[in-house]
Amino acid sequence: MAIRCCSSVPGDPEVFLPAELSLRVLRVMAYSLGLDPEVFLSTHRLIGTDENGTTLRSLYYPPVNSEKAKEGQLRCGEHSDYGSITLLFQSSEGLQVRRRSGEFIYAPCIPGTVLVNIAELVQRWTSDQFVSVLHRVLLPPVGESCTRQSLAFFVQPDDEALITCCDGSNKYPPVTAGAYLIERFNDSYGQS
Ligand SMILES: O=C(O)CCC(=O)C(=O)O
Ligand SMILES: [Fe+2]
Repeated sequence: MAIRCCSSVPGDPEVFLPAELSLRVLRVMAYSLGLDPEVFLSTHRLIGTDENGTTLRSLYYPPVNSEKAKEGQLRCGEHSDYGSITLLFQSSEGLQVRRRSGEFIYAPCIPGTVLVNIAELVQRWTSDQFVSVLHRVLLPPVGESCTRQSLAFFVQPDDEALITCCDGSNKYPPVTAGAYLIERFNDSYGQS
């Protein structure tokens, strides 16, 4: 999903800080499922404090000669994000997302827009009504050694928020957002 991001004119009422924008997106997502529009917001009250794991990450990919790259080399390997949603601000193409059919397609880089990725906790929360998207970043095409700069705003529910399937099912066992984040970091970085 791409959201138009307006020019950064100070005082422009259409300009949102990432935290505000993410709350608006979460509200629309709840609404689209016929849920109370505030259902996700009540668990994202502590963004910006140390009781919430939301982070902004700057990712700079240096120039690379794709002809000299190893077989299968990527800029960022296939994965899904852990939290609720990710707002991705990107400078150029390169991001691919996996469709439900399994095929990877390029996500267009539309100037002035923000790309929104669904992450794993929203998938658990909505019992798979929203599915977290597998994505990866490819090397530039041969002959274009361009750099890539992206800014990822990983939105995370408050650490103590208990994520239970909102349809009342037990498709995924309840887990707190903080515990889930630690579990997924440990899976990824191999610590016990
Ligand atoms: O650099 C990008 O565009 C995507 C990075 C990403 O998916 C991540 O850091 O989780
Ligand atoms: Fe990601």
